[in-house]
Amino acid sequence: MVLELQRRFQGTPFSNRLKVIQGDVLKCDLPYFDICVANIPYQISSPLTFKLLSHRPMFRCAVIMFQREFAMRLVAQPGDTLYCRLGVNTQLLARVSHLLKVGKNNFRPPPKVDSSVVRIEPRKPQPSVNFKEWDGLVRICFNRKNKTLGSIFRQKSVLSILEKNYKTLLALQFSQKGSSENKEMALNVSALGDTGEDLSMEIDDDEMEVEDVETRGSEFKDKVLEVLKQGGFEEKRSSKLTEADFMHLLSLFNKAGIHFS
Ligand SMILES: C[S@@+](CC[C@H](N)C(=O)[O-])C[C@H]1O[C@@H](n2cnc3c(N)ncnc32)[C@H](O)[C@@H]1O
Repeated sequence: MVLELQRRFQGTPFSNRLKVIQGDVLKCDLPYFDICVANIPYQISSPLTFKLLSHRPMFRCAVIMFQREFAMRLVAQPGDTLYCRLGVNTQLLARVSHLLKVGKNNFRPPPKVDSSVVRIEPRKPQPSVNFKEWDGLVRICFNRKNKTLGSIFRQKSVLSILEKNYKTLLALQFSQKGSSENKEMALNVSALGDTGEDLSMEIDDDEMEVEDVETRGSEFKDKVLEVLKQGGFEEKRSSKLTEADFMHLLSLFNKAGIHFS
């Protein structure tokens, strides 16, 4: 591929404008770019997407071919079957649009999967949200995206993580008493690298019984459920929540001192 590119550009007016960087795109430092056009190996779709989105200065536009299902997840809207953590996180940072379908029969030999070309345009400015917090909430919500939030946040495992975070932060605040605590919430997009890794781990609610429901009453559980009630979220399901809903829910939790990272 590299040799072929060099051969094609050689002797043309563009030859001194071509610079080929040969290496693992996930490991190398990317230079400044404003446009990215790529036909990628599909197994690096998620880490590459978030590597591009964490690159600064932000690029203008990327046009990338993905496996069809990955592409449909990227662009899925609330209520769509493929609406998921990957789409919510990507759409938080970028406008994503499906450009065209590329059927497997366009290739020789035909691969097993169909493809789609997607346009990704980073939002400018980027949203002012702490990404670890955001992703922590979205990850919990989409682990059981068709369950109500009331039932998700009654799970022992979820409550135990949140209570641990809550106590750690309380202890930290106590030890830092007097120092001004209101730190800027920086967008930490690099934490997104693993966003796609558990795509296939979303649990099908209809097939799996949730066993770890916290049945005991506790002050902390009441606090969590009170936040859900306050925002009218208890009976809602992640599969239908918009970005604004997630933002609102996160701000209510944070106001109550409940954090996801
Ligand atoms: C789908 S092919 C596309 C080839 C060519 N760009 C084209 O459009 O015909 C993906 C290419 O990416 C290369 N590749 C695989 N993993 C890579 C990585 N981590 N970094 C850079 N290139 C990689 C593969 O060797 C393969 O040549």
